[in-house]
Amino acid sequence: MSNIKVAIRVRPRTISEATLDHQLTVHMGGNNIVHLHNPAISKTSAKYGWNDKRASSQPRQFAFDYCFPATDGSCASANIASQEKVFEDLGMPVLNSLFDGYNACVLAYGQSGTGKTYTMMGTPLEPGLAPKLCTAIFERITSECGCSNVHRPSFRIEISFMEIYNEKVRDLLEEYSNRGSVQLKIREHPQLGPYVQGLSRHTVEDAAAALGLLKEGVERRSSAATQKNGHSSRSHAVFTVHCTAAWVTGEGLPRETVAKLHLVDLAGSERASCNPVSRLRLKEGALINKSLASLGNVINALAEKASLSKGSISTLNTSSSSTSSINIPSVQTTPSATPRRSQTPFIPYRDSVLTWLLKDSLGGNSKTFLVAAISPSTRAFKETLNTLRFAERAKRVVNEPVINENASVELIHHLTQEVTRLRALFAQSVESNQSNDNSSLIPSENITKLLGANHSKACELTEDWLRKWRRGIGEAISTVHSTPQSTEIGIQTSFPIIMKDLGNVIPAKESKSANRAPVENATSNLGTIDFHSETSCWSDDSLDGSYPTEFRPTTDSHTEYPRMSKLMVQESASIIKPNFHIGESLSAPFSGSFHQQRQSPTPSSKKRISARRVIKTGPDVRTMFKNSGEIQQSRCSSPLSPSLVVTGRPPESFSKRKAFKYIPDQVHPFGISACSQKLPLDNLPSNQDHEIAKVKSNSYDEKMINNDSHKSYQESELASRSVEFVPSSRIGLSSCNSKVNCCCHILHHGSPCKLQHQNFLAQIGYQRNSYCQHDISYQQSRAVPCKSQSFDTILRAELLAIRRRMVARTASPKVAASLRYLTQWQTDSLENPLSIKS
Ligand SMILES: Nc1ncnc2c1ncn2[C@@H]1O[C@H](COP(=O)(O)OP(=O)(O)OP(=O)(O)O)[C@@H](O)[C@H]1O
Repeated sequence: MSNIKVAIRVRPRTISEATLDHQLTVHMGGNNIVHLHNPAISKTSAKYGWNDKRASSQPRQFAFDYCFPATDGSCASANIASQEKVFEDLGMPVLNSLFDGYNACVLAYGQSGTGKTYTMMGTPLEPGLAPKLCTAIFERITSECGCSNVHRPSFRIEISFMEIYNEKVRDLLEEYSNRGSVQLKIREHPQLGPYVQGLSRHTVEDAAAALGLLKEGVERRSSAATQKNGHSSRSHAVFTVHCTAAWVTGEGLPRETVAKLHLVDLAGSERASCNPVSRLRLKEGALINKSLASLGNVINALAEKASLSKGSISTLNTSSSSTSSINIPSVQTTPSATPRRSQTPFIPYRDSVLTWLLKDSLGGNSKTFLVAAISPSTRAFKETLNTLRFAERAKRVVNEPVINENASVELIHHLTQEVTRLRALFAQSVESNQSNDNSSLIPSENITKLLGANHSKACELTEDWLRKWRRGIGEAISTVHSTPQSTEIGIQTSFPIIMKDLGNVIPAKESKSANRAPVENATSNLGTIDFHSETSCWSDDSLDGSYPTEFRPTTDSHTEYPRMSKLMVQESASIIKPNFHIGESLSAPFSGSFHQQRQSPTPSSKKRISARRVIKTGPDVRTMFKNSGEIQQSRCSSPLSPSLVVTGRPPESFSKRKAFKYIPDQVHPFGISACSQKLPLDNLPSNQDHEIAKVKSNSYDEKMINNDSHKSYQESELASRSVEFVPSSRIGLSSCNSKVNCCCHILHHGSPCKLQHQNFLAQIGYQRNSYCQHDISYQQSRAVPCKSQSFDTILRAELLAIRRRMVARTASPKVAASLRYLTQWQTDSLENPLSIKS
């Protein structure tokens, strides 16, 4: 239980107020007390000797949680409150709540022109709460991910931004040709509460992307000049940050929290007489006031509910006395909001779109902060008084924030705890029965079975969760960005790299427009870059999103394998943007990955990579590709290496230069992935397919999850890598004049007999390239005269030669047998490729 925290912020006097020497009404004292008096009325009363009992003439005091005096000292306070101070007092607790898994909300409320937008959005020079929070969120993520703790969480941040204009919800992050026609609907989920159907959510990876979206939305927001404010917001804006954190606890249990932060900049209320500009402004103003009045009613009812639950006498009298003739939302106690005292008051959330949408933040599951913005001028005395009264009532509203744990993760916890408890009981009872020699009382087999079932259920759910989490990022993007303007897709498998330009995803009508330029450039620029398989780097680990794969432009030689670092990746990203993309490996380095880059056609966001993700290959990616309809052919690569090869027409420039070649999967040099120890070495069965299927089903992911569900993700990844020799390899070609460089690259993952393998690799001419923490990469490259041979012929010959050398020299009979088997199998398949069933 926690009350809404309320802050009062006074804006400085405007130039005209200062020039006309408006008298001041607000004074901020110690202990966050706000004193309000109207010197103009008091003077008049004194002059005529009136005993003025009018409410507005009485000096008043209000106590709040925070007070932010004006920066020009106009509210007669010793302190002034900068944007930094506001962030420190309000932003930091909000940030902490978000990272603890609580929903949070900051509402800016007040009369038009009092500084709500200034507080929430700020100016370029003085950023407000929203931009500061965007930056702080990613700073926090960097610091949490950077720690050495293996149980550190990984995060997914998604952003949505909408406005409620004339009681209609509009997405501020979507480009519409006719914005007026698009109206989103609010729905209510029984568990998750109200949400906006069809509102886009954008996954962001850094503060710059988040700030870009914020800026984009602010630019699209409805605003107009009014008498009170030259740039008045005509809508309520709701900027939402969804923060999902996932980690594995020390006990090996998954945890996932899903919290959201609403930053709400409400439209300001104003008197109708203040703004006789146009009918449109009049209608806007009326609807703004109506929704703010509904907000007042909700706050009223919630305040009454809180008072009732405390058993105190309802204090609504005070509230209703605040009803005034002016347009600061006069809080009227509607019949629904004034029930009999004995009953819980009805909360009229559905009276307006705003209150329905903020249901969670008002009296629900959220830690909510209200910033009431006021003017110090006597001219705005009545509005200021009403705002302060509203804020005072809001302070009484009680919310019930809870940590938002993922439901299936909660179930896993519950099941695991139950299993542990039952096991302890079981052991205890066996012990006591044995000591009493009362074997008839030993718990039945059924109980053991039940325990087993519960345990496997927990394992199964953990497994699902891991899969979902790793896949989630990509899915989020593919579903949210349902109308991509242009898409480039590249594929990297465990050894070939295939680039495919999917420029034709652009709708035909736009293909000739200037918006097409980046994609066309991308295609033509490809020709200036030589690619070979060595340009792909993998880093290990998986969950925290900092594991990039690199597509890197090279000139002619790839003998020097670059040391991979984040910095380098960033650099190359800036070199190659927007043509290529940086991806991340979410999974095993020897499985394929899917790279996707989308660009919005708006000039402002041309440079922005709004989505870039790598998804592990497997059925999902294949389905995605098929659905996209852009892939000419897709199939599994070597059945022993469950990676995906997507072939497509390479850009013309590539074929001309012969700088790039993708290699049929059949020539995979080893065809062994992490499961090499599973290969049938002794009794090779006659039915090869059967064995292949067996090996496939034991591929990296399955194995890792089945066997290691109780270990942390990182631990299990390392463990699964330690299985056998040569878990992965890549091979590629690049041409340089008349020579072809053939480069074979082996990833050697923390094998138990590392030294032995290192020696072996050295013997057969591989040089070591260490580029990331756990993997050791070896490579060998040879210049082969080109003559008239095709790339494939050279490559196949080279690969077979490599394998034969390995078989001849290997010291390990097990590895030799495995390689011999594969060599034979692959030689056959090379001769008759169609015999391979994928
Ligand atoms: N605390 C402050 N310090 C400096 N300038 C301020 C402050 N508060 C407001 N201002 C300035 O006052 C003007 C009006 O502020 P702003 O647009 O934020 O008001 P608002 O309450 O959002 O108005 P509306 O409801 O009409 O959109 C802006 O020029 C803003 O920069």
